[in-house]
Amino acid sequence: MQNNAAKSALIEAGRWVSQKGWVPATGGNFSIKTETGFVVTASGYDKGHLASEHFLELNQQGEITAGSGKPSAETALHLKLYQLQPDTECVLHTHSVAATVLSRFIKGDTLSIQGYEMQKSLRGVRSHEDALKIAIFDNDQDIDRLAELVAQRHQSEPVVHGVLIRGHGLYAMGNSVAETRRHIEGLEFLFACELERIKLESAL
Ligand SMILES: CSCCC(=O)C(=O)COP(=O)(O)O
Ligand SMILES: [Zn+2]
Repeated sequence: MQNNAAKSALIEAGRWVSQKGWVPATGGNFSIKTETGFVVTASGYDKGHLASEHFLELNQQGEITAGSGKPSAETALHLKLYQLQPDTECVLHTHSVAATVLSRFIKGDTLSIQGYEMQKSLRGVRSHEDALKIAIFDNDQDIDRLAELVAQRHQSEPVVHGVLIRGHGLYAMGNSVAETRRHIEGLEFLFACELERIKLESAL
């Protein structure tokens, strides 16, 4: 995608995720692959009110080629997801309540979801009977180290739709902006269902 089109698509995606309540305060960050690298949101802004000056252009090595301010503090994770899955065109990171709480509640390194028709909103999922597995990583302020853990895990369990960062949020990816948005929406629905199910079952 061309740089200006990428920024417009991310401004629109930001409005949408903000309206959903999935990027409170200055949480979240977004990127889209371009012909020369990728465009990423600048750090520290409200992602529901982005303008074209709130983006930086980076090359395929993650070096800044245009734009002012600081790129997202989590840029290294975006870069890593593009490197791991070359068909990824867009990465959207959100901080929803459901993703934040569920990733803390699950103590292991995987969220396993089964039994929901909405699993089929995710690329390649054909049945509610499939076990959908989303990798969970402990939060880390060292994003390079976190990105390296994601890369290691990808060798045995390829990251397809996204990953959860514990107590932090969701990184969703897709082969277009539309697919990444669909993956966020589908995953958020599933996270909310799982939280409700856990609460109901613990009340019994
Ligand atoms: C209060 S948000 C804390 C940082 C974070 O997790 C995030 O997603 C936003 O960071 P950025 O540098 O991309 O604005
Ligand atoms: Zn974040």
